[in-house]
Amino acid sequence: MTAGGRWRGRSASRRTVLVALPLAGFALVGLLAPLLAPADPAATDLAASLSPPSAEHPLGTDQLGRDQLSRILYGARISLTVTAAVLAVSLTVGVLIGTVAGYLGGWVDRVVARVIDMAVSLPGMLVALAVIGVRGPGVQNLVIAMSLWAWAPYARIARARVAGLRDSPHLDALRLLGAGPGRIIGRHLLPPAVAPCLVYASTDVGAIVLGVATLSFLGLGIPPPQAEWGQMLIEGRPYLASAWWLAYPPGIAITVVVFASNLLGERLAIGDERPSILRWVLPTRPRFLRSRNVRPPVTSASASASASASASASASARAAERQPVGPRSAGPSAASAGTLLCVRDLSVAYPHVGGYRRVVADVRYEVRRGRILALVGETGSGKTSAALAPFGLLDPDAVVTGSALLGAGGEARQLVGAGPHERRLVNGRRVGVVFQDSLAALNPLRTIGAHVDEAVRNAGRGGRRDATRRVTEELLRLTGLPDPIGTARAYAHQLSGGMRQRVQIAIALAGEPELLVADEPTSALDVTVQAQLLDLLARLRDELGMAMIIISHDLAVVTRLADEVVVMYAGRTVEAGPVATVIRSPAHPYTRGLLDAVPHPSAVPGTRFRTMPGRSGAGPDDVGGCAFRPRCPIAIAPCADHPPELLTWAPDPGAPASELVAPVLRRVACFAQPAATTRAPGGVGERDGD
Ligand SMILES: Nc1ncnc2c1ncn2[C@@H]1O[C@H](COP(=O)(O)OP(=O)(O)OP(=O)(O)O)[C@@H](O)[C@H]1O
Repeated sequence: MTAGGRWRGRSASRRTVLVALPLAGFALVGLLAPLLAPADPAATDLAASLSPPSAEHPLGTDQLGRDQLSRILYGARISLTVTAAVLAVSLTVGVLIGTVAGYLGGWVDRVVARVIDMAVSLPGMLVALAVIGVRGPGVQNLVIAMSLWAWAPYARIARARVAGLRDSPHLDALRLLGAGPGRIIGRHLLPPAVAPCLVYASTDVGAIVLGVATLSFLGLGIPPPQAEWGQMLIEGRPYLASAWWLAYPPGIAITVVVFASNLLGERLAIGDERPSILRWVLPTRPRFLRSRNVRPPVTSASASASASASASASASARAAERQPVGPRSAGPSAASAGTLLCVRDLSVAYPHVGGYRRVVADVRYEVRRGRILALVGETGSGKTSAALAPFGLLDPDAVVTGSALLGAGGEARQLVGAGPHERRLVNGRRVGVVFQDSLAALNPLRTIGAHVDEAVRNAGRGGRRDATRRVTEELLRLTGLPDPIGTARAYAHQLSGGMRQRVQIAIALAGEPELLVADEPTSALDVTVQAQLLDLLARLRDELGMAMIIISHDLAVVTRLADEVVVMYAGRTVEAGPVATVIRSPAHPYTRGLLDAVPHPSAVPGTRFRTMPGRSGAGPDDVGGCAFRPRCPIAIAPCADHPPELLTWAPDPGAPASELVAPVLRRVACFAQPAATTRAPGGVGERDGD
C-alpha cells in the first residue's frame, strides 16, 4: 500500500472513531449516571422550581425543582437500558429467523420472506402503540413493543446473507464432513449473518432512542417520575415558552445520539461489511507468517516423509480397523483387489427452461481400492456432475438417477437417493472431497485449525480440545505443510493456493476416508506447486492405500497420477480404460484430439499444437446421434442416427499380453472405430453386463 493510501486509511478510521464518540459518550454516561449525577433525579424542591442554569444546577431545574442535569444523565441510562434490551431481543430473534429461513430455503423461506415483508411495511410506531395499548405502559412492555417493531430488518438482512452462502463450496465441504444443520447454522452461518446486522444495529440505536422518546412523549413509554428524555420533554411542554432549558438539553441529547448513530452506521457500511470489532478480532497476518515467508517444501515427499510416517501408519491402521469388507493393507498392489465404488447408468439433470436438461447420461465407472480413477474432458463435459452426484454434492435442484454402490457384498451402500442421515455416515468419514476453489471452500472467518478441528471432531476423533488439536497438527504435517502449528492459527487468505489445497486435503483426511474425490485439485496452481501436490496425492494413495477420483481437464495430470481414466464428452463416456493404454493408443477421436492438444516436451520450439475444431459444452441430448459428430474428423453415416454404445474394445494386436487379462477393460463409444464391437476377455474388474 502506498503512503497516500495508508494516510487515507488512517484518516478514514479517525473519522469513524470521531462519529462513534458521541455514542460511546452516551453509553458511558448512561453506565456512570449514579456517579456523575450531582443530585437525585427524582428529588423535588418546589422552592427552586424552574430555576435557570446556575452553578448549583448547571442545566437548571424543572417545574418540580428537579435537577435537569441529573435527569439528563439518568435519562441516558434508561434510554441505554431500553435500547440495549430492544437490540438484544430484535437482533437475536431477527438473525435466528432470517438465518434458518435462508438456510432451509423452499417454502419455509418463502413464508418467512412474506412475514418479514409485512412486518417491515407496517408502520413501527403503530405496532408499538397497539402493543402498549393492549398491555399498558412500562419498561417491559416498551421493550416488547419496540422489539416487535425492530426485528424484521435484521431477519431480512440475515436471510439475504445466508441465502447467498447457502450453496457455497465451504458449506458443501462441511455437509460432506457430516456436519448437521445445527452446527452449520450455529458455527458457519450465524457469524457472517450477524456481521451486517451489527452494522445496521449501529443505525438502529438512534431509531430506538427516538422511538422510546416518542412513546414516552405520548405518555406510553417510560412512566413518570423516571427521568427519560421524551418524558422530560412532555412534562416540560407547558413551560417551554418561559423556560428554554427544559426543551434544549433533552432535545439536543436525542438529536446527537440519533445523528451519531446514523453517521456511524453509514461509515461502517461503506468501510467494510464487518464491524470494526470483527476486524480487531481477525489479525491481518499471523505472527508466524510475519517473521518469515512460509512456502510449502520443494518436494513434499522428501520433506515430510519422516514427519508423516507415524501419522500415516496410524491412519492406515485406524482405517483398516473400520474397514467393513475385510482388512485393508496399505499399498496399491494389495489394495487393488476390490471395487470400492461402482457407478452404473448414472444420469444427472438440472432444471432448464420448461423442464429438465440432462448433463450426464448413463455414465458408468468403477473405483478400485487403492487406485486412482481420472474423469477427464473439456469444460462442461459433465465430469464434476458425474463424480459428485453419488455423494449428494450437486445443486439441490439436480435430479440424479442410476446406481452408485459404495463397498461390496452385504456391506455395500446405495448412495443415489440416500437420505441426509445415511450421507452423514458416508461423507467426511468414508469419502473425503477436495474442491477446486480452495479459498471458497474455507470459511474466511475461521482459522485453518478450527476447520481441521471440526473435521476431526465430526469424524469422531480427537476428544478433548488439545487432543483434537494434536490430531489437526498431525494431519497438517501429513499433507506436507511446513509449520502445522502456525498454519493452524492462520486464516485461508493468508495461505498460498498450494497450502490451501493441502489444508483441504488434511480436512478430507480427517475421517480417514477410503475414497478421496479431488475436483481439479491443481488447476489454479503454478506448475511447480502442481507437481508437489500431485506427488502428495500419489504418496497418500501409496501410504494410506486410499482410492481417489481425480476430476481434471489436464491430461498431463491424469498421465502422471491416475491408474484408470474415463474420458467424457457431452455428458457421456466416450472412452475408458487403463491410463497407460488409453494414452498410448487412444481409440476415440475425441481422446486423440485431447492428446494432440497437449504440449509435448520434445516438440520443436515454434511447433503449433493441434486444436480440435468446434466448441464443447453440448449436453447428451442436445445433438441427435453421436454428440461429437459435428467435430469428428472420421464421422460416418450411423453417427447421425443415435449415440454409440460404450462397448468393450480389444486392444490393438500388438498390445502386451498382460493387457488382455487386465483387471480394467478398455471401452469405447464410437461407430467409426472398427474394433469397438470386439469382445475382450473378461477381467476381475469391470465385466460386460455389470
Ligand atoms: N447447478 C446447475 N444448474 C444448471 N446447470 C448446471 C449446474 N451445474 C452444472 N450445470 C451444467 O452441467 C453441465 C456439466 O457441468 P459440470 O460442472 O459437471 O462439467 P465439468 O466437465 O466438470 O465442467 P468444468 O470443468 O467447467 O467444471 C454444464 O453444461 C453446466 O453448465
